[in-house]
Amino acid sequence: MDVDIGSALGTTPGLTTEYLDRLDERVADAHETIADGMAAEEFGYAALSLPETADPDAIRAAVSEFQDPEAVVTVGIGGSALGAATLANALESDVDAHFLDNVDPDHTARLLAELPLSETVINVVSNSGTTAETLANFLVVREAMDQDGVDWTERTLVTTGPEGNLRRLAERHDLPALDVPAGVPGRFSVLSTVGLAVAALQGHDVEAILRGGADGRASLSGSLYESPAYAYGAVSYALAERGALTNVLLPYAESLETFAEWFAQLWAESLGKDGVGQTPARALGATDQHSQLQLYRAGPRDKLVTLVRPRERADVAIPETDLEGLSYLGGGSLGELLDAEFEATEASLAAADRPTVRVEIDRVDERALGELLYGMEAACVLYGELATVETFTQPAVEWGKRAARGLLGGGEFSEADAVADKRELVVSGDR
Ligand SMILES: O=P(O)(O)OC[C@H]1O[C@](O)(CO)[C@@H](O)[C@@H]1O
Repeated sequence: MDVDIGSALGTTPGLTTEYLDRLDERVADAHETIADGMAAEEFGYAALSLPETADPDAIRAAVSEFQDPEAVVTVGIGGSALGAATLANALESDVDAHFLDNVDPDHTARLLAELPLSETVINVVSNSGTTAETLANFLVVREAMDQDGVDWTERTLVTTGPEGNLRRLAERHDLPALDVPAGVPGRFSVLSTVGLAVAALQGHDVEAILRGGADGRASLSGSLYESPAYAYGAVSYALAERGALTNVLLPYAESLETFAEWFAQLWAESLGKDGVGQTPARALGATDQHSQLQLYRAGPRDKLVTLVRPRERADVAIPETDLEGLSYLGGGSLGELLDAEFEATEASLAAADRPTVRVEIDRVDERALGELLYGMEAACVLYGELATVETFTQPAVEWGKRAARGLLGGGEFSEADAVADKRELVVSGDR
């Protein structure tokens, strides 16, 4: 993974090398804290040791219980689904991966109607074992299998913490079960059982993903000038301090679209604390050049645009054409056009004095994805150290959970009472 921070220098907002040199002293101190936390397997920091501590043999043993599935449906939400989805949507496989990470009845019903349930693995993932959406979806999928005459206990893999409903379910029904690694928040768990079980079921090289993570681990050092991850974390932080309160994650590869979704949880849930943070915006190149780029280039000077691309990609030739004015396209390729647009967008933002950072990986394969995911996790941890926030907790999401649970009769929660206080001013289209 390479990170080019040159296009964040001298822009508005922007940085100078003199400032970065001074910031690098704080990066060195932060790295010491991070390294100590990793060595002590401290909560959160433990995630950055996963390339060494993850156990691919345990993952492969658990998925070996399922012979040649046609599909795997992951029932989980947030970090319990997005890492696996990032890998599944980036890599090709004959085993279809589906994700129930929401409780939209229409989506769930449609998916269950099309799944070959007798050839599908239910990959139910929840660290806490209490997440309402995950358990509700699991009960629905299990019922669908029952109604289809499929023994769900033969089709279910559980990944969960040491306690809770899913752990008890696995024990009661002797289900194959994987452990969520201790001290690893969900959004940092992709390089573990949580993110890698689907990859193993799909036949991907789990060791190569972990080797990529190890590449990222090896590049961590006491200087942003030696570590792509720290360069990215430090520059993102510094630009946020100067008003770039939105970070547009703009991958130029459809296979990395879900990566942007994974990044959004990682960045928002880790760094949105105590009134500060940098809002991740998900976009896709070249598509969003024909929509959101107008705002990025001519709107408020409150954004960093992170351009991500693989240097190598499969390509498709563009046939020669005599169409008026389009002959320049003929004989080229879609990849050449996409790369030209990537560079043109970068230059377009620079010409408008807007900061961008370029993140490049060799290609979208297991090792490069492992390094990219690890690198963004390390970047996030560094940013959190520099911003002095609690990177690894997410107290603000609990309020809504309690309100919803109270509304459903799951207990007495004052938050549910507050729902009744909603101010109404309805403008109706009904006549
Ligand atoms: O794995 P669990 O405990 O079901 O949590 C799922 C997701 O919900 C959160 O805890 C937020 O509610 C995320 O941090 C986590 O990734």
